[in-house]
Amino acid sequence: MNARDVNARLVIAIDGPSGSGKSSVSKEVARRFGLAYLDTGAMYRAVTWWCLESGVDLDDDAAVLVATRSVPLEMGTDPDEERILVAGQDVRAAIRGDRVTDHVSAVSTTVPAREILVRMQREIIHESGNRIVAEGRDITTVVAPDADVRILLTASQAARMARRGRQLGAAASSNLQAQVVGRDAKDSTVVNFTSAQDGVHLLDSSELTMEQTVQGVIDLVIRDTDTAHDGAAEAPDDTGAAAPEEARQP
Ligand SMILES: Nc1ncnc2c1ncn2[C@@H]1O[C@H](COP(=O)(O)OP(=O)(O)O)[C@@H](O)[C@H]1O
Ligand SMILES: Nc1ccn([C@H]2C[C@H](O)[C@@H](COP(=O)(O)OP(=O)(O)O)O2)c(=O)n1
Repeated sequence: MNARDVNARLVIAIDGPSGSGKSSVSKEVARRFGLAYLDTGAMYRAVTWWCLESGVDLDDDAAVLVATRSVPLEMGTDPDEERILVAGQDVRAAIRGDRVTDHVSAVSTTVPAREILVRMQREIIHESGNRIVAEGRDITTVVAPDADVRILLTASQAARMARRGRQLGAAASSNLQAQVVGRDAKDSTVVNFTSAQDGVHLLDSSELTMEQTVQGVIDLVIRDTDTAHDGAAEAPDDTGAAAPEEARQP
């Protein structure tokens, strides 16, 4: 298989902790390879928003499960146009607010609710024709362990906190540490996104710029998919991204 074959399946799974760069890097990688993009964290956030809106007690696992089963969620997969509707309502801004961020782990640690969302995510991957970058916490291990390329994207706690602070700017909560480190600690009780499983590449972005991180992912995709090793691997399009040195060798 070759990453540039527009008809071939190419499922890229990226996991990692909060602020490691999953969403921004995955979106850009999807654009460059012409793939769909799935933000699974947004699905956990959308269900949390739905529970809060409908007065579901987030401590009641059975009620969270019922809400997850019936959530009228529409997830877009265009990396250039985020589309997240719940009951027809655009929830893109609401699901990033403190209220949802502070409660989302209640949904993500409800194991039966995870099973519903994992099933929905597998369907979305299938519907993309298996041409997608999917990112979250359990994509490499549970949702798509058969992905063509699996990456655990990490960064030091200091780098992640600094990035999130810069990203949120004036909107950053005084609670930032709890929202990043505390939430990861809660989520880690149900999924492992801190150590790379067999066959999963570890990419540490602490000292990398965004572009270097995107290029690091592209290099891994080319390495894992260019089975011919015929030296034909190049950047996926003409965005200026360089092919890896080893791929240019004759
Ligand atoms: N390698 C990087 N270097 C510097 N900033 C980065 C890097 N990767 C991501 N960022 C920035 O950090 C912030 C958080 O990234 P995001 O993609 O939302 O992380 P995640 O989805 O893992 O929580 C964004 O503002 C993003 O532009
Ligand atoms: N596949 C996934 C994706 C996200 N989650 C959980 C973990 C997070 O606390 C929430 C929100 O995920 P999101 O990726 O939006 O989180 P960030 O704020 O970017 O760190 O969902 C999960 O348990 N499994």
